[in-house]
Order: sequence, then structure tokens, then C-alpha cells
Amino acid sequence: MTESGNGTPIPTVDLNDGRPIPQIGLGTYAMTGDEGVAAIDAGIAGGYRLLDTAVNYQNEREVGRAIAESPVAREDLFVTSKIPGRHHGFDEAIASTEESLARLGLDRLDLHLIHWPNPSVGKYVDTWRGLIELRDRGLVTSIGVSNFTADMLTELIEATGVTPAVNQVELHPYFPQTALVDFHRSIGVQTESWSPLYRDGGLFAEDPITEAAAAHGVEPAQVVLRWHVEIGSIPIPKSANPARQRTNADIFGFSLTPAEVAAISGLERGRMKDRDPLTHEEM
Ligand SMILES: NC(=O)C1=CN([C@@H]2O[C@H](COP(=O)(O)OP(=O)(O)OC[C@H]3O[C@@H](n4cnc5c(N)ncnc54)[C@H](OP(=O)(O)O)[C@@H]3O)[C@@H](O)[C@H]2O)C=CC1
Ligand SMILES: O=C(O)C(=O)[C@@H](O)[C@H](O)C(=O)CO
Repeated sequence: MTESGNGTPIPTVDLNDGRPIPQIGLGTYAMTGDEGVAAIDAGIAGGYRLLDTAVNYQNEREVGRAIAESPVAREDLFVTSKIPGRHHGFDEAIASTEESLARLGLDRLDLHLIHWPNPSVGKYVDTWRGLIELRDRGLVTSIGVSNFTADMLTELIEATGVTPAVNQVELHPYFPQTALVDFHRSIGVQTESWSPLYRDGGLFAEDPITEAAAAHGVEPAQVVLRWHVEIGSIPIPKSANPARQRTNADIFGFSLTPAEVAAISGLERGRMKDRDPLTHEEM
């Protein structure tokens, strides 16, 4: 257990491979250059131990710089990256991951994900076999996927016998993905929420969120992020602002009532535009 910048401990949960993962992480999308390194430095100093990056964020070097200059021991950090669609395939996934490790300056990733399934390409099972090989070689500790549907997860498990540890998906009060989260729970997959704050797109003014914030004496963002924890998902909010980073991580000193959770989940209206993994593909 680590402490957030406000001194609230950040607990962990165990993945289906027995590895502990922090219950909140720092999203690093768009954190590039010296400013990006400073933002990631601040996140680690503020208590984050889970760092979420990807080949396509073009910031693995920045994440690696922050890790190298951090006083926090490498073994206390949990680093996630993601294989892009243009690197789908068994051999391609292995080569891509070796390049990611070189950019990060690491000898191992804690978690590595297939970033998007890209179903029209038809190689996500081969890519999954590549991740299994990488895990067996010790280059990756836990393996998972992102933006996979229940049917895609079932296909991976039936083809390889290996269940992903994580499925990182779009998840926020406007898109709670209740059926998928329940399916994950039924097969032992840990849900991670991307865009957990809906990119600050108006969520914080919704009545169920402002009312819960007033009731608990916290910020709306803390209510939203606590909601993720209550529904069993790990949020990975992005903030480059050290004060907001610390506020976001400070969500383990209070809990929401079942009625508050239900009211927030009742804000459901659908996913972000054009982000359906059956049709949205990223190379
Ligand atoms: N696997 C996938 O396909 C995807 C993965 N991701 C991952 O998820 C992470 C988070 O998602 P992202 O899309 O970045 O968006 P988020 O939902 O995390 O929202 C980030 C935005 O909210 C603002 N913000 C953060 N905290 C607060 C706060 N307490 N109060 C007010 N505003 C706040 C940030 O501004 P500021 O920085 O100024 O605080 C930023 O503009 C990404 O960084 C990435 O790691 C994202 C999309 C897809
Ligand atoms: O941020 C990520 O991991 C992505 O996959 C992005 O492409 C994301 O989907 C996005 O919306 C970028 O604007």
C-alpha cells in the first residue's frame, strides 16, 4: 500500500495472476517533453505508483526518465504500456515490446496491453500469443487487453487458455459498461477505466455528483473516481496539475452509498463519439 499526496493510502487488488495492482493510476496521454516528465515526476511524488502509457502516446521515453529520476524504487512502481495496431502479430508484438522496454529503460513491464483489437486486421489472437510468450520470457509480468468486447475476450480464452489480467476500456458515469464489468468479474478480469473523468467534459456539474460531493465534503472529481472504485474498476485519470493529481488520488478515505453509486450510474447516455472497438481502429 502506498500513500497519496494527501497521505491517504492507495490500496492494491490482486490480478488473476496473483500480482497486486494499485487501485488508481496516472494516465499519461499527451504528457510529452520536459513538461511531461515534470507532470509524471509530480504524479509519483504525489503517490501514484501505477503509470499508464502506450507506444502511441509517444512518451515512453518521458515515462522512463521520470522513473529513472524518481526516489521511488522501481519495484514499487507499476508500469503499463500498450502494443499499437500496426504491431499486431506474434513476432511483431515481441519486437514492439522490446522497443518499448528500450525506450522506457526498463528490463520488464508490469502490465502490457493490446491497445485496440482492430478486428478488421484479424491478428489480435496472434498478438495475444505474443504477449503470452513475452510473459513466459519474463519481459512482461502481467498481460492484458484494452477495448476488447466480451466476445473478443471469450475468443482469446478459447484459443489460448490464458485469460487477460486486465481489460482497459472507456468507462465513466456516462458510459458505465455495467454488463461488461459484470462479465469481467465473472471470468476474473480486472476492469480499468480510461477517460474516467470523461476528459472533464461536464460530468462535474451533474446533480448526483455535486450532491455526493457536498454530502462527503470532497470534490466532484473525487466522487467520480470513488464511483469507479465502488463498481470494481481501476480509474487511470490524467492530470498534469500536481494539486489535481493529489486530489484525484485521495479517494480512499470515504465511500459512496449504494444509492449514490446507482444515481451516478444512472447518468448513462453512451460512449464517446466514434470509440466503438467494433468499428474504431487505431494503428
Ligand atoms: N486504452 C485506451 O484506448 C485509452 C486509454 N486512455 C488512458 O486513460 C487516461 C485518462 O483518460 P483521458 O482521456 O486522459 O481523460 P480523463 O478522463 O482522465 O480526463 C483528463 C482531463 O481532465 C482534467 N482533470 C483531471 N483531473 C481533474 C480534476 N480533479 N478537476 C478538473 N479537471 C481535471 C485534465 O486536465 P489537467 O491535466 O489540467 O488536470 C484533463 O484535461 C489517459 O491519459 C490514458 O492513459 C485514454 C483514452 C483511451
Ligand atoms: O489515449 C489512448 O489510449 C487512445 O487510444 C487515444 O487514441 C484515444 O482513443 C483518443 O481519443 C485520442 O484522442
